[in-house]
Amino acid sequence: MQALTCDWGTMHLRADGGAEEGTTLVFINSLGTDLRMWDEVVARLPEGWSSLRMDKRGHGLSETAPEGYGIPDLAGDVLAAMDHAGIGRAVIVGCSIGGLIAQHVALMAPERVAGLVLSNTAPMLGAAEGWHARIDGVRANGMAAMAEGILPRWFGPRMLARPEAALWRTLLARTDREGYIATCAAIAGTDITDRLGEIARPALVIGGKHDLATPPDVVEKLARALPRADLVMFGDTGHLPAIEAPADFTAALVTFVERINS
Ligand SMILES: O=C(O)CC1=CCC(=O)O1
Repeated sequence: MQALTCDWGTMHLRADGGAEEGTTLVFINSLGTDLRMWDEVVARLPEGWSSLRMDKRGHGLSETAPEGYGIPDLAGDVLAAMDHAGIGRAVIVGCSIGGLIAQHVALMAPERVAGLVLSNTAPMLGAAEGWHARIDGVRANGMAAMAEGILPRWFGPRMLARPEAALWRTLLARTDREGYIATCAAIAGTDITDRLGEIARPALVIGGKHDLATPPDVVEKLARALPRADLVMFGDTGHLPAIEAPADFTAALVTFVERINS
């Protein structure tokens, strides 16, 4: 566990592995989860690879920042975490808002990005009105009341039937309300569709047939708009394949990274 003091508060980081010259991956979490969402992926990485994970503002063990920041600020946090860990360049892996942040990192600092793994994401994550309605719902009812309705957007039917789904619902229900609201507001104000052509790094775009938050057509559109992207569409997962099918997710990631490394 590491703590990085930022101008908005303290950010929780975790570094694993640590080979001097090996492949380095930086993982960025989705909304309402924390860095544990990558546990089963990191555990499967090839020997010699290293990784850095972090909890966004208002998530996991990181402190909450006042509302008013945007996705570029969250991308700045990723770059600050990389600086802190001494990582010059890495493959950036992001899920959902994490993928949106990863796209921003690639626009802001392409020299720091060896490749992108964009899981279940898009340049705009749904209409702003939907996010404002969610913010209103959280303000009125709290996180626990919202969590039950959000879970089917996270997981496909197979994962929803597993007892572990309840653990992720608990994590969501316990997410700091103000941190969650501020992050929803950051998503609501973001659309970089017009800039996708500028992202010249090789990318692997991952989707899931049961994803209700970024459905297959949205993810396919992202893959088509990026200059150098491959697409993998899982048949049995929803929005969070790193949790639902970590072995398949890791296999796709490793195949991609080995190809861009060769
Ligand atoms: O909570 C959801 O609806 C799913 C989601 C949207 C952005 C994100 O990171 O997760």
